[in-house]
Amino acid sequence: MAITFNTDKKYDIIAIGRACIDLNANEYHRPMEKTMTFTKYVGGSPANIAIGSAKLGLKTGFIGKIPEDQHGNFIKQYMSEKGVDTSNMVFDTEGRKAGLAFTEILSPEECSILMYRDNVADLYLDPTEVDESYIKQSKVLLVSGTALAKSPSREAVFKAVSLARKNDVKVIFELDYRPYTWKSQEEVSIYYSAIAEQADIVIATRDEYDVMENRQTEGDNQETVNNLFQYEAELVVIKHGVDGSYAYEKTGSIHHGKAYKTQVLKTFGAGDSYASAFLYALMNGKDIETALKFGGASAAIVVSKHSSSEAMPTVSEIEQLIKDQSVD
Ligand SMILES: Nc1ncnc2c1ncn2[C@@H]1O[C@H](COP(=O)(O)OP(=O)(O)O)[C@@H](O)[C@H]1O
Ligand SMILES: O=C(O)C[C@@H](O)[C@H](O)C(=O)COP(=O)(O)O
Repeated sequence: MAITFNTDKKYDIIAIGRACIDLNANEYHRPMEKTMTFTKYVGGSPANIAIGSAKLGLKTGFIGKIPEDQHGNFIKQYMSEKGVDTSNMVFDTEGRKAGLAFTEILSPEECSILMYRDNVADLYLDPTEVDESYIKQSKVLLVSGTALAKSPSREAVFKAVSLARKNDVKVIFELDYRPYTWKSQEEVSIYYSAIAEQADIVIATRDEYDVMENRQTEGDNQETVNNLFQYEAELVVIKHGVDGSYAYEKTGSIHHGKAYKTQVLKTFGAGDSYASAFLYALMNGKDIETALKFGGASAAIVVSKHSSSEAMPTVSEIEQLIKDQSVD
């Protein structure tokens, strides 16, 4: 089955959350201590998803707070050049900074991210900076879970979600769990659950659902989806890394999407590229099986490249990879 969206809207996706800086190690296969040079990219999961979606041709906008400095200017200019509407990205006037994510590429399987997110501008997005007249123009509001980590960004997201529901805008919740900034798993669980209960589509890894469910051991996919289907969700996506992903429909249908073979350079960027291509396919009326292929192929392309945002693929690159590996 395909998911339907309100067609009478100017934007396809408006994302809310952080737009930051990634500093990706230029020297591979060595620890951070021995990494001397980095390349700068725009980063932050929802910004990556917005950029990836815009590159695929979706009409995309962004709500977020960025620093009023050279990094903020870079972020805004880059996103705008990539086709993201930045009219609702506000500058922080209190001297707060951009979040930085330094990446360590130890091996294709072992990558980690060292985040610097103290006093970051994005977590100071205020509810008064969330504009109903903007949100109501979109088919989808894409919420990043990290924006729930602290007030006032947390309240800004709650406001955005309630405005989306009021104005027939589908809410897509990407759990995007980053331990940094949260006080405890209990706290994450409370706020993630509150937004997941209002979301039409929920996307996350199995590990992230375990955090949302406040579990210490791995939970069961069917139990997770049964719980979410008691609320607003019509589609729940559970990602399992190299084992691919599953999409569960409220109707009871279950679909599996495979991971594509690729020359892996680093593991990060998979989730964001997956989300942008999965959503692109859904919003273009493709069925869920096809959307899973788009997500998996897009992720395979990005993990073979150096960045997350700049490496986002085009539709024809994704279609080519799907075609090349269609018999496997
Ligand atoms: N090493 C890999 N090679 C190919 N595809 C991958 C790889 N890792 C992840 N993917 C693809 O990206 C999707 C999302 O990855 P996953 O690791 O589950 O999420 P996240 O990056 O959000 O933690 C997977 O379902 C899979 O299709
Ligand atoms: O989300 C961040 O703040 C860091 C990202 O920009 C970084 O590129 C990354 O970790 C992406 O990984 P993913 O969320 O697994 O796609």
